[in-house]
Amino acid sequence: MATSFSCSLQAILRPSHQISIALLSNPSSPSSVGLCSNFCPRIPSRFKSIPSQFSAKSSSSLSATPITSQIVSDTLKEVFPGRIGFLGVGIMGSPMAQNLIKAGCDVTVWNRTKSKCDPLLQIGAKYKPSPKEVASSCDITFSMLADPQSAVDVAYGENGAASGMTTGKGYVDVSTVDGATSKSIGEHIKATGALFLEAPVSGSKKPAEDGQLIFLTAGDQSLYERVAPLLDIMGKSRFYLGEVGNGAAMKLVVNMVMGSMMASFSEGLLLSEKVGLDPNVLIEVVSQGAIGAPMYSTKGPSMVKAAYPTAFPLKHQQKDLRLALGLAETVSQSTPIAAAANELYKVAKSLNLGDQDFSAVIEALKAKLQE
Ligand SMILES: NC(=O)C1=CN([C@@H]2O[C@H](COP(=O)(O)OP(=O)(O)OC[C@H]3O[C@@H](n4cnc5c(N)ncnc54)[C@H](OP(=O)(O)O)[C@@H]3O)[C@@H](O)[C@H]2O)C=CC1
Ligand SMILES: O=CCCC(=O)O
Repeated sequence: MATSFSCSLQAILRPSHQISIALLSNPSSPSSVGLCSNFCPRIPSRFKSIPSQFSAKSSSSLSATPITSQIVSDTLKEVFPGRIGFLGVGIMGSPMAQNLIKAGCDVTVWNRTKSKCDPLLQIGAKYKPSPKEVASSCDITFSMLADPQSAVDVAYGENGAASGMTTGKGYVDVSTVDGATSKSIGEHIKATGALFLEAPVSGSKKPAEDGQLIFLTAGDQSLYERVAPLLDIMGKSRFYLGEVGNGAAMKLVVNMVMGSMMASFSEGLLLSEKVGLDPNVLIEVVSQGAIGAPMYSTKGPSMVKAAYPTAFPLKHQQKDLRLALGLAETVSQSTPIAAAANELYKVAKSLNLGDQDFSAVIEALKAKLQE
């Protein structure tokens, strides 16, 4: 399977990308591990080079489009002939599954709150009433759950995916969890004879809609190669990082930095206002300098208006800081800045801001100023 897939994938890549993929598919090559661990640059699949009206990246709306054209379906079936399951269609899971459907994949969905599946069913997804039934009817099952507990429940709780897995199938968990949780899920999946890949994503709601996520994968390398065309539909790049736990760790470090950046930015916005500056000008100055980051220019203007439309729920950012602090604890590393940021997000959660965007952490600072 992996060999025939590799041939198909090589056939659809530009010449400049062929060498790294060829090495990926040859584990005996001394350079293969080094290259696999490296950033795999944007690898356009044939889906990305087809005319824009058929492109999975052409629309972020959840309406049906001509994307299910026979041309696209036939192309996709060459590189991924299987059935795909998707468990958890919240803010991230829904657009990710949507992009797979739009690219012509055969997708079966499940969500704890069934009504969230409806828009996907309208554009061609199938539905099964439990993770077990999704896993048993699909070749590859993705899961995108809120936190470690829900990821475990869905993977190997009652009627969980593991009870529907068998040899030849694959389970790809794209939720943000800690390494220990991911390893435990991996062990339960592998005990069924199936393969496991952790693949948390960097990038939020809009990149998920636009198929521009960054996958941080680790685990079974043959499964990584098998699902690569699917990751390329949902994302702009992918990293293979080796053993299960490394993808989770990379994701937690990134989100630890992000959570601290947002807390610090919030302090700056409030301070600028207090000393009589226009915070909108601060955002402009920041965006032009060395510390400019898309996060500041996209979220800053609405933060000034005290509006926090949810892309990344604050409760998940606090969960990630908590898990990152746990990760640091395992290697006795001091992380005082992340610890302080975590406290601020906890205050924000206690102010009932957990379901708002994580930029609402600025409200916790405002509350502190009033104290
Ligand atoms: N939003 C973002 O910008 C990003 C989020 N992430 C990570 O992706 C994951 C999902 O995030 P996001 O989509 O934003 O979150 P949502 O809160 O929108 O979705 C969470 C999903 O988990 C399900 N769920 C929660 N608890 C349980 C449970 N006990 N049993 C079964 N299912 C459950 C929800 O089901 P239900 O609909 O029934 O509540 C929903 O499908 C999180 O780990 C998050 O940290 C990663 C990158 C970016
Ligand atoms: O986990 C959420 C990450 C959000 C982002 O990368 O913008």
